[in-house]
Amino acid sequence: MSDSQKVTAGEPLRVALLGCGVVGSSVARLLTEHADDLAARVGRPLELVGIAVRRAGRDRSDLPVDPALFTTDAESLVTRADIVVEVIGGIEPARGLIEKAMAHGASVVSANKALLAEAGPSLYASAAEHGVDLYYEAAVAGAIPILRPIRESLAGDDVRKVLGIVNGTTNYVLDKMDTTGQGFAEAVEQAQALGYAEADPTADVEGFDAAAKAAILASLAFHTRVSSDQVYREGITEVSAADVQAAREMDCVVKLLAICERTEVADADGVLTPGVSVRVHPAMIPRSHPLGGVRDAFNAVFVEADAAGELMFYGKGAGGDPTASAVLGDVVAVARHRVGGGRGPGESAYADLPVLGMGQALTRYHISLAVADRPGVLAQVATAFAAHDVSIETVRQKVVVDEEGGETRASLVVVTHTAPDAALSATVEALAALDTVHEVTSVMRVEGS
Ligand SMILES: NC(=O)c1ccc[n+]([C@@H]2O[C@H](COP(=O)([O-])OP(=O)(O)OC[C@H]3O[C@@H](n4cnc5c(N)ncnc54)[C@H](O)[C@@H]3O)[C@@H](O)[C@H]2O)c1
Ligand SMILES: N[C@@H](CCO)C(=O)O
Ligand code: NA
Repeated sequence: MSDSQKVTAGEPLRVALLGCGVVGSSVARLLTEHADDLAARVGRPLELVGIAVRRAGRDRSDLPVDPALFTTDAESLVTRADIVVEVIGGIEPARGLIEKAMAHGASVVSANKALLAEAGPSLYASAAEHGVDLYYEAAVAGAIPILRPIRESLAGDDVRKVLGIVNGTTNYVLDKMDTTGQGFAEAVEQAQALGYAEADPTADVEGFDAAAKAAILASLAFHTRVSSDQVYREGITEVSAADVQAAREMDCVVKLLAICERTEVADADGVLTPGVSVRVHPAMIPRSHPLGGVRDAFNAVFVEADAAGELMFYGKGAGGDPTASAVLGDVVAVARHRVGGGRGPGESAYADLPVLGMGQALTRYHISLAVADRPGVLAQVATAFAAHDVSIETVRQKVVVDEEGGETRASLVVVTHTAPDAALSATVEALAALDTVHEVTSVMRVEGS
């Protein structure tokens, strides 16, 4: 432990807050309002020594903090704290400030998924080098305790799979599409009007936010390193009312899922190599699945572990106070480590597993086709699946839907068994090219059954 980390008995622990937006202002208020309880839990008072803001002079009189604490000089603030809370967001200057704080002996609490998913390993290495903690429970699924359970409570078990609804905005949009029959654009407009979706909802609807969270979850769950650029990502912009209707007919819902899976891939000689599949995409899941009932903007993470079996974590993934709850939990944890001496449990990456490409992920597809209703069509469709070594689980031919140019059309719904995603997508291409397939009306991966 360096000199700067030694805390004299009875002295308050100095807390610096970087950023005073949605999360930062809740952290400042709760730290102040709950100061006595927090001191009792830590064994030492927590003293807010400064709040770094971008613009000085803004009216922040609603916050119960001394106005003299606000500063635009974050660089110097981080050098005079025992604990630095980073809730600025983005890569820079957050990264540089965290590095500087740790170099000066401060432990860091961050809610910044984008930064941790991009630069986690170098930050964890710095934390270890300087003998400090870097905790970030708020970065994934906001208030829901999920990173600590994976990192600590499940450290004796083997996590096989993590399935998460980790973006509230997209869950809200998909839920509205399900309950009202609205299309994507209409549901997003409503989410924006209600303040769930940002004016520019790209990070949410294109799955970037969920991909960052998936990278963090996979790294902790499988003791390996996964960065956001290794996560396969599809957002929800292409999810149509027809897809949602197709899911309804299967008693399923469409959810944007972050899927982290330990898997094995065979090489040309059939030798199996362990790896991880980490992906974000819309998928159908049964309404009866624990994730199927996650409504509105709620988040949930479903974990499958060898010994524990199935676990479900549910709650609010966003919002000032819920996110501040997770931040303050981390503040108390790192403060306790300070008081007790030493650092808390951190990440391990010993498993060093390769991240598999999406084509190697084992998935199942639900495919709806509008086909000509005449002899041999079903056989043609079945042949396209067989040619790609994809096994069909169920086929449903539904009522005749249309008549055009004297030809009757039928709607065919095929659900496959598990196959490599590359084989499934090639099958869809082959189906689309058949003369007898008028339209591929919906293609959706299936999870959770
Ligand atoms: N809002 C949520 O519900 C939520 C949930 C989980 C995690 N997070 C994460 O928490 C972090 C903060 O999110 P937020 O919603 O509070 O964002 P926000 O935009 O409301 O707040 C960020 C604040 O940081 C300030 N800032 C920017 N650069 C600064 C600098 N150089 N020095 C000092 N202040 C600076 C901005 O002016 C702004 O007030 C992000 O990493 C975000 O991903 C947010
Ligand atoms: N934009 C995120 C906020 C929390 O990361 C969401 O919609 O869930
Ligand atoms: Na969390």
